[in-house]
Amino acid sequence: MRVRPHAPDATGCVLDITPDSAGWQHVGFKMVVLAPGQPLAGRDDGRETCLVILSGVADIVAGTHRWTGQGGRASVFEDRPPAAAYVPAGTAWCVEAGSRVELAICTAPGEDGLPPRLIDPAAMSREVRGQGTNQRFVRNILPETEPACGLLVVEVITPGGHWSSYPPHKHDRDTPGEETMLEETYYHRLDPPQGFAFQRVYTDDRSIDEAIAVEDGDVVMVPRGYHPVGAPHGYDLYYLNVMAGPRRQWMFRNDPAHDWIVRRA
Ligand SMILES: O=C(O)C[C@@H](O)[C@H](O)C(=O)CO
Repeated sequence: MRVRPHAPDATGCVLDITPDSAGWQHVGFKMVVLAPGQPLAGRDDGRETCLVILSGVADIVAGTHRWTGQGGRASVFEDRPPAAAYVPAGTAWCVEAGSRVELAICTAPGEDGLPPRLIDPAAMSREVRGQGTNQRFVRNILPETEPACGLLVVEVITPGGHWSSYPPHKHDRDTPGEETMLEETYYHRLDPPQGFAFQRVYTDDRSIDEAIAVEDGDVVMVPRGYHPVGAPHGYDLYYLNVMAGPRRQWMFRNDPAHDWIVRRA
């Protein structure tokens, strides 16, 4: 359920999670670190892509579009939204790094139909969720209110000592009006980077019940079940979530054992 980054290959890839490697149907997630001047090109005929410039500056090309000088965050912990672009299935794209670039490539099954578009950082909605040590900061990069076939992409900062995705929630059954079925990846970063955090992934029947120690750059895969996260004192946690499933809607159900926490708040 946890995948650690490997040394960069010739393309700069440090993580490559495909539906086959994850043993699921929808979500793909790849992390690439580009050197200044290095390009990376891609095209996926059956899958749509959301390119997210997590840090650094790059030109993004998609089909006939070119968006120059996008991004600019020094790190994922800088308090500003990332640059991102939506690329429909079957459209060629290229990211050309103007500096060292951390690029997340988020994919899900899709069709060619929507136009490629730059996702304006200024238009990404922000949310502060929870109270006290449950407070966390959310940026909606590609939410269900914005067009795509199946992809949902969001990033979250959990301050040290806080919890997020908490109280534990899940989205693994398609029950109209109550819950949707979405696979999910968590790409974790820590500040400072020697820190660690914990994520538990568990189902009601405990057929999955894992407590996972995560370090900087790890990915946790959530095929189903609840998936709360805790960040220890002193270490802020960033994660990027990619979700997709049969229906493009984020409708979750809290663990009934812990739902009292939000009802009390
Ligand atoms: O609210 C949070 O703490 C973030 C989570 O909702 C996270 O994006 C997730 O678990 C999505 O299913």
